[in-house]
Amino acid sequence: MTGLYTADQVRTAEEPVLARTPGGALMQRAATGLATACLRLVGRAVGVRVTLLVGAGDNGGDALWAGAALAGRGAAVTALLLDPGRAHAAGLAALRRAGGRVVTDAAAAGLGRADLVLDGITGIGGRGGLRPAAADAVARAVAGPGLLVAVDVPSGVDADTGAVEGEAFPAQHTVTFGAVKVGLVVGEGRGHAGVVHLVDLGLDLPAPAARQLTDADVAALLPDPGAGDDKYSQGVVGVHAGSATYPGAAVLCTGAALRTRPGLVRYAGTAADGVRAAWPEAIVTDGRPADAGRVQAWVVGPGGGTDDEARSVLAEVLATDLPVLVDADALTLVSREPQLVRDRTAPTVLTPHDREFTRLGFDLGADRVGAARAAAAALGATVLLKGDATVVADADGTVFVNGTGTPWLATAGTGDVLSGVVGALLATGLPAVEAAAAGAHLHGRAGQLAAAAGPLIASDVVAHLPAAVHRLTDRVR
Ligand SMILES: NC(=O)C1=CN([C@@H]2O[C@H](COP(=O)(O)OP(=O)(O)OC[C@H]3O[C@@H](n4cnc5c(N)ncnc54)[C@H](O)[C@@H]3O)[C@@H](O)[C@H]2O)[C@@H](O)CC1
Ligand SMILES: [K+]
Repeated sequence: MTGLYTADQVRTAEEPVLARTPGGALMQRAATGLATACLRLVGRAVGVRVTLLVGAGDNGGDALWAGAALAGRGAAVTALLLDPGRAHAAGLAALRRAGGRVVTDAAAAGLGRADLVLDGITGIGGRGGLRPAAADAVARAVAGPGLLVAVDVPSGVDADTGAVEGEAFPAQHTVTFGAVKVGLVVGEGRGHAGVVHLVDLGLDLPAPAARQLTDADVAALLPDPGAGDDKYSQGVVGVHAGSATYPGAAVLCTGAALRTRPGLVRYAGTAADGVRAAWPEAIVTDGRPADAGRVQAWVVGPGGGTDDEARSVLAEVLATDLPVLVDADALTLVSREPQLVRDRTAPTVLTPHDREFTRLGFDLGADRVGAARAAAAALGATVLLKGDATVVADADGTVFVNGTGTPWLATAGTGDVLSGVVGALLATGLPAVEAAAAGAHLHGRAGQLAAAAGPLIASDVVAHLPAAVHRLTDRVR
């Protein structure tokens, strides 16, 4: 599990270390870690051309000290001071001592031929997007050949939310200090941070603001069936989705549930013929959910319509004391009658995309973690807000940010697949927030495996779920 932290949490955790260590010691740890990471990334120091983009605060200090270390090992280092009067004095002196060049004109900073560019414009103290001089330097860096490495946080990215107002540094790698900041893995920040490397500063950190599951975490939540298990004991999931005219959502959702946890899937609805033809393993009825037989969790909504019949099915399922995943058309119905969810005591997972989220009546600004958390608290439910980095928030404030996936997953039907995956995990008895977060992780991994063969369609994601489970658990089933 990776803990994700806010800038304030990191600053608070730094205070006792700053108080008990000599001045500058923490920055030395940060800069040494940064220089080491850069050496690993470029492979050598001698003759490597490095440009430092240096802002007015300690983030620039980190870049200057790391630049001094690289210069000391034979790199040709140029520092571009964006706010010359306020550059970190000790770092600047160290760079000069090590033989680095210092310039104030972006055209003279060697960005057109740099091997490595370090972005030390702003870190956790940055506010708003890049200012014009910084934006000009960053544009030159992007146009040049150098590897783009952000120091602590890509400048212009809000460390807490991932929001980008205007422009930000599009890093290929981010070397971050003390703790991974929330803004590096969510929203626009995720795309700007590239690969995140953590330099341990030995901070005593509090409970994280949010979390990210690893493959090992998800494997631990998906135990192999034991010798005593039968088709019922692995969790039976019920699916109500699709329609006679549009059976696709039902087929994808049922297939995903089967491929995630192939104990037993019961389907109820008017797409029965289509589901029967695609998945002979499912137990199918064209009746109502109550006709389906016993299940441990329900998935309701994908392709199910929003008419009176769909509303009555949703109300029937939500009136049970079972975990329920509410998706797609059923979210539209909930937006009309949120008390259907609010009145429940059993777990409910809602899986909106952005438009469905706002339709539910919640503001969706650039702070996706905050928005999902607020919606979960208001509804007393688990909210899985889909996106490039899917956010899962529980009513108690627990948040997971998903780290897997591929842009290729932005295609029709993958949401139906996700619902089936999470539904299957809910039926195993996992707490709703864990089922949702693990399901998002697994769905993302299946998407990555499918995309390795080229552009994917939703059925490919279903087909790759067993391999994704196998990869996570590294065991043959
Ligand atoms: N506190 C510490 O002891 C440590 C801090 N470290 C580094 O220090 C950073 C935080 O340093 P600071 O608090 O000095 O803040 P930053 O260096 O992140 O930025 C603050 C400075 O940038 C200016 N600024 C804010 N927004 C700007 C924008 N959009 N464009 C241009 N300039 C802008 C501010 O006026 C201020 O002078 C961390 O991100 C990390 O890199 C590390 O060295 C580890 C130790
Ligand atoms: K930075």
